Amino acid sequence: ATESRTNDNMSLPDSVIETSRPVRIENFSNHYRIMSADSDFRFSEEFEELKHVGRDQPCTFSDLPCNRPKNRFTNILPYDHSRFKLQPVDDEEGSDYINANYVPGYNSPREFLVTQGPLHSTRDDFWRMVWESNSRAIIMLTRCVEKGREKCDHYWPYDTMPVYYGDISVQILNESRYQDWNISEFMLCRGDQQRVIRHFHFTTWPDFGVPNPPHTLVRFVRAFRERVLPDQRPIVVHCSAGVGRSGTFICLDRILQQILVCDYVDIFGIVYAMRKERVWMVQTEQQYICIHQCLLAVLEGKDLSSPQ
Ligand SMILES: CCc1ccc(NS(=O)(=O)O)cc1
Repeated sequence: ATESRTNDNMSLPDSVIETSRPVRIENFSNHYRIMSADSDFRFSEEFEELKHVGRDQPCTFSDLPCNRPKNRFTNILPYDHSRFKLQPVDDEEGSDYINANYVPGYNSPREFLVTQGPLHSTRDDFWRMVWESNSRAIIMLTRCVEKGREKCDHYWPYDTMPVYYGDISVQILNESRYQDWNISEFMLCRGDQQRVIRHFHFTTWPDFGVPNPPHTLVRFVRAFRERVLPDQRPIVVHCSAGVGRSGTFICLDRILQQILVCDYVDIFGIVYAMRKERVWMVQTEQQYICIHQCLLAVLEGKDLSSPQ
């Protein structure tokens, strides 16, 4: 059967058509069947077309000798044009650098601040970014240690005693534990200012993999969205490298809001747009397919398990 995509973008210039592949929601189940046929042959083809998106953009600052040690992975570097700049400290070279980029969401072009899992040596910079960006939530999509390997520093206190990270004090106010995630509130203090931010920690998403079952991720996105309403302040999202699981989360968050007001979804276009801002967003083909499986579960009403 031929597949019908929204053809209402035929009036757009070619360059836009190549960066988006909208699919009508009413046709999504059929689209998924076609794409996943023959061992996901068309999913593989489509994901491959995203391979080089954004890769021609410079990452000059990440490569400065003073900044190289601040990168968890030498091949996961922030593009200059979308990087978050910390307030420089005196004339200290590199003091404005952190491995983090602004990435668009459904609600704004700079809705998310996507970053690597902090290193022990960069966790003070991480908290400075949270404070200076006026962020009010952190989404953490990795455990600190997985299969014996450190994926992320434990950058927050282990108990309710306040801890200083640079000149920022962090204190856990409360923590709620669920099967696949924990939700906490932290009090941040810097000078005479105080702020409360929320920490959403998904604890069962294996690196390079996908949540099992996929709709666990749908429930996590919903648990986040019902507690953090859209406003102008960015949301910090990180995993270990800040590309695979972070990109998958953001893409699903976008489409779950979009399907409430649109009769089509454009997963290819969302990943394309994210990869223009940060490298490798949605890292693996399985993560790309997982986004489609999550949407299919939602459209078929299979994700309506009890809300957290
Ligand atoms: C090779 C560097 C690298 C390590 C880990 C990941 N996965 S993650 O972005 O989901 O944390 C992606 C890339």
